[in-house]
Amino acid sequence: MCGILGIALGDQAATVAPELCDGCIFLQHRGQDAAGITTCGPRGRIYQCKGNGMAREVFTENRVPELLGSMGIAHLRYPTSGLAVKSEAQPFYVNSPYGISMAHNGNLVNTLALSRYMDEDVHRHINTDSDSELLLNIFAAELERFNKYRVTNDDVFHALEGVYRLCRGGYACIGMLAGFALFGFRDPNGIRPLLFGERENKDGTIDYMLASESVVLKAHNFSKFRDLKPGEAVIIPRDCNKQKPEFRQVVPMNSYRPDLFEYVYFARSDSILDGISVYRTRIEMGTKLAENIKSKMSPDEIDVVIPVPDTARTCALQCASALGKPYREGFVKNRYVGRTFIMPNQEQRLTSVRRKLNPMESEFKDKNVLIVDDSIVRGTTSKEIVNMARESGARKVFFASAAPPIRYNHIYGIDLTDTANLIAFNRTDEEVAEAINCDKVIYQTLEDLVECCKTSEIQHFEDGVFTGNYVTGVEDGYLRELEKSHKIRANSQSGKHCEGDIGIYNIAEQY
Ligand SMILES: O=P(O)(O)OC[C@H]1O[C@H](OP(=O)(O)OP(=O)(O)O)[C@H](O)[C@@H]1O
Ligand SMILES: NC(=O)CC[C@H](N)C(=O)O
Ligand SMILES: [Mg+2]
Repeated sequence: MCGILGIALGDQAATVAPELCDGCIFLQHRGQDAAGITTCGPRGRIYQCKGNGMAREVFTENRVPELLGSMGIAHLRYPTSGLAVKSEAQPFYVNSPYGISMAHNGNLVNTLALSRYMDEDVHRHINTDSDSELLLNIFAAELERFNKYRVTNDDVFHALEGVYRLCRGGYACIGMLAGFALFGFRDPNGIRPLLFGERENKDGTIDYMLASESVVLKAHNFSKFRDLKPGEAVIIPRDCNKQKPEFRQVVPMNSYRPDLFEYVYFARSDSILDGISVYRTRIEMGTKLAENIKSKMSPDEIDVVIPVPDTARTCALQCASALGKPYREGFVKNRYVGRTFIMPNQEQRLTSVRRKLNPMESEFKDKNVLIVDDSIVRGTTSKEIVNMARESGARKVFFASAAPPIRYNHIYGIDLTDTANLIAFNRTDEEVAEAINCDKVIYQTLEDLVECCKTSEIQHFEDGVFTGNYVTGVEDGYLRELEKSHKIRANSQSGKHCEGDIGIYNIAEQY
């Protein structure tokens, strides 16, 4: 689930890059593998800085001042298709027509057909394995059909109709047309999030932002914001002080099904996505989980509730209070180790769990502990955590998950593609408990999870990772391809050169 961001400043003489850099820090949790910024400066020229690493490593003091212009887009990558290489860092750029740059969150699920179409019918060369490069070129090809000297808003909306017709999957995108505009669009099921906001400055100028999560908008004072609807697009003109943004429902909404996993794990808890406060859903998850626990065992068996930091804290605190049990921070988290789940290979994930979490023996010694996590995916974290609890003297270790068992691929932008590595795949709850070495595992039910998140407007969610039913369907052979690229990513080391890492810009020294 990458993070995407776009800003257009009302003051044409101002520079947008510093604010884009700062905004990326608010979205870092959505992608730690690569970061990139593209801006549009004088004479419509596109400036770019991207590469493997966290935002602070890529956007160095030397590079940021080189990014000229008052509008730009940014991307934080968590690779979920293609390879984890620097040539697949985003935004992608294509020179024709007009000069287009694009940042994409999500996965396309018909890439085999799209690649063939690009090659055989459109004759556009795709230079990487990234589905996002493909998406950009589909858009470019659709825009090129109008064969105009200068592009108009109508042309962009019509080109997007073509994108919607051809592309299947989860996608929230922010693009930039050189010297012309920023634009954003969201897939017809609203699987991936995208928000639009505006900010009025003291001098009367108005700035606009597009972002994956509301937390960036709020932090940067874009206080009037809303979600784009599924199938909706917006164009923000470069001179946005004179011309207003234009919205259009490009295709009818197919359904309104945001990805449940955003609420369980991915999004920051202080974000509001599709009108749903992530924090509130996590509180509800705690309440429901406690009810479920009470139906499966006596709370008397539990002495203390301990969260797995960070994401599970909100839910665990509420769960403890609903159970009437003390909540204790039994694991101290090293704040300098990032999110382990989104690291590309298993070895890295395993070592970082122990580096990341350290047990407080006093909270475990001679106690029956209920450990609460937001989800159990591969079981990497859970198994190590249970071991740490036992090594610290816990008598019994119960493990509760705020999400139901994960038994299927996630195909819209979370890297769970290797089903054989999912701990709940082909295992009952008892077998999972045995595999992670705990006394009992208790999962939230899917009905309860949906209940925690739904609103009057959104009654259904994309929940394929729990059910195996995907709202868009999947083309034949896609899952096999996805698992193949997942394996290559898992076996390669982030930032290290491999065959798929293609540099066409001939940069002798990267930063
Ligand atoms: O079953 P596993 O494969 O171990 O994955 C599940 C764990 O990974 C995530 O934590 P992560 O460390 O990524 O991030 P967090 O600090 O936001 O909780 C998630 O919150 C679970 O704790
Ligand atoms: N997680 C994402 O949104 C990834 C976007 C894109 N599919 C990539 O792998 O770069
Ligand atoms: Mg966690």
